[in-house]
Amino acid sequence: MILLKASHLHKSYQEKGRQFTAVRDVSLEVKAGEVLAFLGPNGAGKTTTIKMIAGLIYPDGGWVRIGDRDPHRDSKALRLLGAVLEGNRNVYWRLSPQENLEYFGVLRGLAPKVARQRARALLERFHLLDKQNTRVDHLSRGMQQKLAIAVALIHQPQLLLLDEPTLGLDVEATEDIKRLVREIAQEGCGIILTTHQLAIAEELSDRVAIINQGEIVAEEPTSELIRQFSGQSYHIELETPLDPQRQGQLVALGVECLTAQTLRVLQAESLYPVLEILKPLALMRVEKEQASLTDIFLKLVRENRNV
Ligand SMILES: Nc1ncnc2c1ncn2[C@@H]1O[C@H](COP(=O)(O)OP(=O)(O)OP(=O)(O)O)[C@@H](O)[C@H]1O
Repeated sequence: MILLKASHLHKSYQEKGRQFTAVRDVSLEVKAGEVLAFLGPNGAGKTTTIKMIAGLIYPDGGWVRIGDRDPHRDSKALRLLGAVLEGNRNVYWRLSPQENLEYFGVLRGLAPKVARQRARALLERFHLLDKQNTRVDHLSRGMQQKLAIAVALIHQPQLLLLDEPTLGLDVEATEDIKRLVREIAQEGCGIILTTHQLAIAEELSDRVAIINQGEIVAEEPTSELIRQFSGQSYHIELETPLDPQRQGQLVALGVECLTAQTLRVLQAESLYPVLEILKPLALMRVEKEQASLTDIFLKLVRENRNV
Protein backbone atom coordinates (compact mmCIF):
# COMPACT_ATOMS: atom_id res chain seq x y z
CA MET A 1 0.00 0.00 0.00
CA ILE A 2 1.40 3.39 -0.99
CA LEU A 3 1.24 5.80 1.96
CA LEU A 4 2.97 8.79 0.44
CA LYS A 5 3.07 10.04 -3.09
CA ALA A 6 4.92 13.25 -3.84
CA SER A 7 4.79 14.14 -7.51
CA HIS A 8 6.94 16.59 -9.48
CA LEU A 9 7.50 18.92 -6.53
CA HIS A 10 9.05 22.25 -7.33
CA LYS A 11 10.11 25.07 -5.03
CA SER A 12 11.97 28.31 -5.71
CA TYR A 13 13.14 30.97 -3.30
CA GLN A 14 13.99 34.61 -3.90
CA GLU A 15 17.67 35.21 -3.21
CA LYS A 16 19.07 38.74 -3.53
CA GLY A 17 16.31 39.62 -5.98
CA ARG A 18 16.95 36.50 -8.10
CA GLN A 19 14.94 33.31 -8.25
CA PHE A 20 16.74 30.27 -6.96
CA THR A 21 15.35 26.75 -7.46
CA ALA A 22 15.80 24.68 -4.31
CA VAL A 23 13.72 21.66 -5.42
CA ARG A 24 13.16 20.69 -9.05
CA ASP A 25 10.76 18.00 -10.22
CA VAL A 26 11.11 15.75 -7.17
CA SER A 27 8.86 12.70 -7.01
CA LEU A 28 8.89 10.20 -4.14
CA GLU A 29 6.80 7.28 -2.94
CA VAL A 30 6.75 5.44 0.36
CA LYS A 31 4.91 2.19 0.99
CA ALA A 32 3.64 0.79 4.28
CA GLY A 33 6.47 -0.79 6.27
CA GLU A 34 9.17 0.75 4.09
CA VAL A 35 12.13 2.88 5.18
CA LEU A 36 13.17 5.37 2.51
CA ALA A 37 16.55 6.99 3.13
CA PHE A 38 16.39 10.48 1.66
CA LEU A 39 20.00 11.55 1.25
CA GLY A 40 21.85 14.53 -0.15
CA PRO A 41 24.67 16.93 0.61
CA ASN A 42 24.11 20.15 2.57
CA GLY A 43 21.75 22.47 0.76
CA ALA A 44 20.56 19.77 -1.67
CA GLY A 45 16.86 20.36 -0.94
CA LYS A 46 16.01 17.63 1.59
CA THR A 47 14.44 19.86 4.24
CA THR A 48 12.53 21.86 1.65
CA THR A 49 11.11 18.62 0.19
CA ILE A 50 10.27 17.17 3.61
CA LYS A 51 8.56 20.40 4.65
CA MET A 52 6.46 20.32 1.48
CA ILE A 53 5.49 16.71 2.31
CA ALA A 54 4.63 17.70 5.89
CA GLY A 55 2.40 20.55 4.67
CA LEU A 56 4.72 23.19 6.16
CA ILE A 57 5.81 24.79 2.87
CA TYR A 58 3.52 25.20 -0.10
CA PRO A 59 5.08 23.83 -3.33
CA ASP A 60 5.26 26.09 -6.40
CA GLY A 61 4.48 23.05 -8.51
CA GLY A 62 3.59 19.38 -8.04
CA TRP A 63 1.47 17.74 -5.38
CA VAL A 64 1.60 15.56 -2.26
CA ARG A 65 -0.82 12.86 -1.14
CA ILE A 66 -0.63 11.14 2.21
CA GLY A 67 -3.02 8.22 2.06
CA ASP A 68 -4.97 9.94 -0.76
CA ARG A 69 -5.22 13.22 1.15
CA ASP A 70 -3.52 16.51 0.33
CA PRO A 71 -1.70 17.83 3.44
CA HIS A 72 -2.00 21.37 2.09
CA ARG A 73 -5.80 21.27 1.84
CA ASP A 74 -7.02 18.54 4.16
CA SER A 75 -5.98 18.56 7.81
CA LYS A 76 -6.93 14.87 8.08
CA ALA A 77 -3.80 14.10 6.02
CA LEU A 78 -1.74 15.43 8.92
CA ARG A 79 -3.32 12.90 11.28
CA LEU A 80 -1.61 10.20 9.21
CA LEU A 81 1.74 11.89 9.66
CA GLY A 82 4.25 12.03 12.52
CA ALA A 83 7.43 14.07 12.22
CA VAL A 84 10.65 14.70 14.09
CA LEU A 85 12.22 17.55 12.16
CA GLU A 86 15.15 19.82 13.02
CA GLY A 87 16.41 17.96 16.07
CA ASN A 88 14.03 17.32 18.96
CA ARG A 89 12.23 20.62 18.95
CA ASN A 90 8.86 18.89 18.88
CA VAL A 91 8.95 18.47 22.68
CA TYR A 92 8.58 20.98 25.52
CA TRP A 93 11.77 21.09 27.54
CA ARG A 94 10.18 22.18 30.82
CA LEU A 95 7.60 19.40 30.79
CA SER A 96 8.25 15.76 31.65
CA PRO A 97 8.07 12.94 29.06
CA GLN A 98 4.69 11.87 30.44
CA GLU A 99 3.33 15.44 30.24
CA ASN A 100 4.69 15.92 26.72
CA LEU A 101 3.13 12.71 25.44
CA GLU A 102 -0.25 13.43 27.04
CA TYR A 103 -0.24 17.05 25.87
CA PHE A 104 0.57 16.19 22.26
CA GLY A 105 -1.82 13.23 22.34
CA VAL A 106 -4.73 15.48 23.31
CA LEU A 107 -3.58 18.11 20.80
CA ARG A 108 -3.74 15.41 18.12
CA GLY A 109 -7.34 14.66 19.05
CA LEU A 110 -7.03 11.78 21.55
CA ALA A 111 -9.26 11.57 24.60
CA PRO A 112 -7.20 12.37 27.76
CA LYS A 113 -7.58 8.81 29.05
CA VAL A 114 -6.40 7.30 25.75
CA ALA A 115 -3.50 9.77 25.62
CA ARG A 116 -2.47 8.70 29.13
CA GLN A 117 -2.61 5.01 28.24
CA ARG A 118 -0.67 5.46 25.01
CA ALA A 119 1.88 7.66 26.77
CA ARG A 120 2.55 4.92 29.29
CA ALA A 121 2.84 2.25 26.61
CA LEU A 122 5.30 4.39 24.61
CA LEU A 123 7.36 5.24 27.70
CA GLU A 124 7.62 1.55 28.44
CA ARG A 125 8.52 0.65 24.88
CA PHE A 126 11.14 3.41 24.59
CA HIS A 127 12.62 2.47 28.00
CA LEU A 128 11.78 5.87 29.45
CA LEU A 129 9.43 4.81 32.27
CA ASP A 130 11.94 5.58 35.02
CA LYS A 131 12.28 9.11 33.61
CA GLN A 132 8.59 9.73 33.02
CA ASN A 133 8.44 12.59 35.53
CA THR A 134 11.86 14.16 34.88
CA ARG A 135 11.93 17.48 33.04
CA VAL A 136 13.02 16.97 29.43
CA ASP A 137 15.96 19.39 29.76
CA HIS A 138 17.33 17.10 32.49
CA LEU A 139 17.34 14.05 30.20
CA SER A 140 20.29 12.84 28.14
CA ARG A 141 20.34 13.65 24.44
CA GLY A 142 19.56 10.04 23.54
CA MET A 143 16.55 10.03 25.88
CA GLN A 144 15.35 13.35 24.43
CA GLN A 145 15.64 11.93 20.94
CA LYS A 146 13.70 8.81 21.88
CA LEU A 147 11.02 10.97 23.47
CA ALA A 148 10.81 13.12 20.31
CA ILE A 149 10.10 9.97 18.28
CA ALA A 150 7.60 8.71 20.87
CA VAL A 151 5.75 12.05 20.72
CA ALA A 152 5.59 11.79 16.93
CA LEU A 153 3.99 8.34 17.33
CA ILE A 154 1.37 9.22 19.97
CA HIS A 155 -1.48 9.45 17.44
CA GLN A 156 -0.30 6.25 15.68
CA PRO A 157 0.58 7.85 12.32
CA GLN A 158 1.05 5.75 9.19
CA LEU A 159 3.95 7.83 7.90
CA LEU A 160 6.88 9.02 9.99
CA LEU A 161 9.38 11.68 8.92
CA LEU A 162 12.66 11.40 10.79
CA ASP A 163 15.34 14.01 10.30
CA GLU A 164 18.80 12.97 11.61
CA PRO A 165 17.42 10.77 14.41
CA THR A 166 20.86 9.59 15.56
CA LEU A 167 22.83 12.84 15.29
CA GLY A 168 25.22 13.29 18.21
CA LEU A 169 24.16 10.09 19.97
CA ASP A 170 26.57 7.58 21.51
CA VAL A 171 26.85 4.01 20.25
CA GLU A 172 24.27 2.52 22.60
CA ALA A 173 21.68 5.25 22.07
CA THR A 174 22.23 4.98 18.30
CA GLU A 175 21.63 1.21 18.43
CA ASP A 176 18.49 1.85 20.48
CA ILE A 177 17.09 4.30 17.93
CA LYS A 178 17.99 1.95 15.06
CA ARG A 179 16.13 -0.88 16.77
CA LEU A 180 13.08 1.34 17.26
CA VAL A 181 13.10 2.52 13.63
CA ARG A 182 13.21 -1.11 12.44
CA GLU A 183 10.40 -2.12 14.79
CA ILE A 184 8.18 0.82 13.82
CA ALA A 185 8.63 -0.03 10.13
CA GLN A 186 7.95 -3.73 10.77
CA GLU A 187 4.65 -2.73 12.33
CA GLY A 188 3.67 -1.17 8.99
CA CYS A 189 4.61 2.47 9.39
CA GLY A 190 6.29 4.05 6.34
CA ILE A 191 9.39 6.05 7.29
CA ILE A 192 11.36 8.75 5.49
CA LEU A 193 14.76 8.99 7.08
CA THR A 194 17.03 11.92 6.26
CA THR A 195 20.56 11.60 7.54
CA HIS A 196 24.16 12.39 6.70
CA GLN A 197 25.20 9.17 8.51
CA LEU A 198 25.29 6.97 5.42
CA ALA A 199 26.24 3.76 7.20
CA ILE A 200 23.05 4.06 9.24
CA ALA A 201 21.03 4.81 6.10
CA GLU A 202 22.53 1.70 4.48
CA GLU A 203 21.62 -0.47 7.46
CA LEU A 204 18.08 0.80 7.94
CA SER A 205 16.72 1.61 4.53
CA ASP A 206 14.81 -0.51 2.04
CA ARG A 207 15.14 2.17 -0.61
CA VAL A 208 17.36 5.16 -1.17
CA ALA A 209 16.63 8.46 -2.89
CA ILE A 210 19.59 10.77 -3.40
CA ILE A 211 18.93 14.45 -4.09
CA ASN A 212 21.59 16.81 -5.36
CA GLN A 213 21.17 20.47 -6.27
CA GLY A 214 17.42 20.10 -5.97
CA GLU A 215 17.09 17.06 -8.25
CA ILE A 216 16.81 13.34 -7.59
CA VAL A 217 19.93 11.67 -9.01
CA ALA A 218 19.19 8.10 -7.87
CA GLU A 219 16.19 6.26 -6.52
CA GLU A 220 16.48 2.50 -6.07
CA PRO A 221 16.06 -0.29 -3.56
CA THR A 222 19.17 -0.05 -1.36
CA SER A 223 20.41 -3.56 -2.20
CA GLU A 224 19.92 -2.96 -5.95
CA LEU A 225 21.84 0.34 -5.83
CA ILE A 226 24.71 -1.37 -4.00
CA ARG A 227 24.67 -4.26 -6.49
CA GLN A 228 24.79 -1.86 -9.44
CA PHE A 229 27.78 -0.02 -8.08
CA SER A 230 29.67 -3.07 -6.83
CA GLY A 231 32.34 -4.57 -9.05
CA GLN A 232 32.98 -8.19 -10.03
CA SER A 233 36.12 -8.52 -7.91
CA TYR A 234 36.77 -10.88 -5.02
CA HIS A 235 39.20 -10.43 -2.15
CA ILE A 236 40.92 -13.55 -0.82
CA GLU A 237 42.88 -13.63 2.38
CA LEU A 238 45.15 -16.59 3.22
CA GLU A 239 46.31 -17.81 6.60
CA THR A 240 49.92 -18.24 5.42
CA PRO A 241 52.05 -16.46 2.76
CA LEU A 242 51.88 -17.73 -0.82
CA ASP A 243 54.75 -19.72 -2.30
CA PRO A 244 56.43 -18.22 -5.43
CA GLN A 245 55.18 -21.03 -7.71
CA ARG A 246 51.50 -20.44 -6.91
CA GLN A 247 52.07 -16.68 -7.04
CA GLY A 248 53.35 -17.04 -10.63
CA GLN A 249 50.33 -19.14 -11.66
CA LEU A 250 47.93 -16.61 -10.13
CA VAL A 251 49.58 -13.61 -11.80
CA ALA A 252 49.30 -15.47 -15.12
CA LEU A 253 45.54 -15.68 -14.46
CA GLY A 254 45.40 -11.89 -14.01
CA VAL A 255 45.15 -11.99 -10.21
CA GLU A 256 46.55 -9.05 -8.23
CA CYS A 257 48.72 -10.19 -5.31
CA LEU A 258 48.20 -7.26 -2.95
CA THR A 259 50.43 -8.79 -0.24
CA ALA A 260 51.87 -12.29 0.24
CA GLN A 261 48.59 -13.24 1.93
CA THR A 262 45.94 -11.14 0.16
CA LEU A 263 44.76 -11.42 -3.42
CA ARG A 264 42.31 -9.60 -5.61
CA VAL A 265 40.55 -11.63 -8.28
CA LEU A 266 39.33 -9.12 -10.85
CA GLN A 267 36.99 -11.35 -12.87
CA ALA A 268 34.29 -13.41 -11.19
CA GLU A 269 34.87 -16.29 -13.64
CA SER A 270 38.50 -16.61 -12.42
CA LEU A 271 37.40 -17.30 -8.84
CA TYR A 272 37.17 -21.11 -9.03
CA PRO A 273 40.37 -21.59 -11.09
CA VAL A 274 42.10 -19.41 -8.47
CA LEU A 275 40.69 -21.50 -5.62
CA GLU A 276 41.91 -24.61 -7.44
CA ILE A 277 45.46 -23.20 -7.50
CA LEU A 278 45.24 -22.25 -3.83
CA LYS A 279 44.11 -25.73 -2.73
CA PRO A 280 44.82 -26.96 0.02
CA LEU A 281 46.03 -23.69 1.60
CA ALA A 282 43.94 -22.43 4.50
CA LEU A 283 41.75 -19.45 3.65
CA MET A 284 40.83 -16.71 6.12
CA ARG A 285 38.27 -14.91 3.96
CA VAL A 286 36.75 -14.89 0.47
CA GLU A 287 34.66 -11.79 -0.04
CA LYS A 288 33.00 -10.07 -2.96
CA GLU A 289 33.94 -6.41 -3.18
CA GLN A 290 30.88 -4.34 -2.37
CA ALA A 291 30.36 -0.64 -2.80
CA SER A 292 29.15 1.11 0.34
CA LEU A 293 26.40 3.69 0.26
CA THR A 294 29.12 6.25 1.06
CA ASP A 295 31.08 5.29 -2.12
CA ILE A 296 27.90 5.48 -4.21
CA PHE A 297 26.77 8.77 -2.68
CA LEU A 298 30.13 10.44 -3.29
CA LYS A 299 30.32 9.13 -6.85
CA LEU A 300 26.84 10.36 -7.78
CA VAL A 301 27.18 13.73 -6.08
CA ARG A 302 30.63 14.38 -7.61
CA GLU A 303 29.51 13.25 -11.08
CA ASN A 304 26.57 15.61 -10.85
CA ARG A 305 28.79 18.50 -9.72
CA ASN A 306 31.01 18.02 -12.77
CA VAL A 307 28.13 18.13 -15.26
N1 LIG B 1 13.48 30.03 3.43
C1 LIG B 1 14.44 30.03 2.50
N2 LIG B 1 14.72 31.13 1.78
C2 LIG B 1 15.67 31.11 0.82
N3 LIG B 1 16.42 30.02 0.52
C3 LIG B 1 16.18 28.90 1.23
C4 LIG B 1 15.20 28.83 2.25
N4 LIG B 1 15.20 27.57 2.76
C5 LIG B 1 16.15 26.88 2.10
N5 LIG B 1 16.75 27.67 1.18
C6 LIG B 1 17.81 27.28 0.25
O1 LIG B 1 17.36 26.15 -0.48
C7 LIG B 1 18.41 25.22 -0.67
C8 LIG B 1 17.99 23.87 -0.11
O2 LIG B 1 17.94 23.97 1.30
P1 LIG B 1 17.46 22.77 2.22
O3 LIG B 1 17.40 23.28 3.63
O4 LIG B 1 16.24 22.17 1.65
O5 LIG B 1 18.69 21.75 2.05
P2 LIG B 1 19.04 20.42 2.85
O6 LIG B 1 19.28 19.37 1.83
O7 LIG B 1 18.02 20.13 3.88
O8 LIG B 1 20.42 20.79 3.50
P3 LIG B 1 21.10 20.35 4.93
O9 LIG B 1 21.59 18.95 4.75
O10 LIG B 1 22.21 21.32 5.04
O11 LIG B 1 20.06 20.51 5.99
C9 LIG B 1 19.64 25.80 0.01
O12 LIG B 1 20.43 26.46 -0.96
C10 LIG B 1 19.06 26.82 0.97
O13 LIG B 1 19.95 27.90 1.18
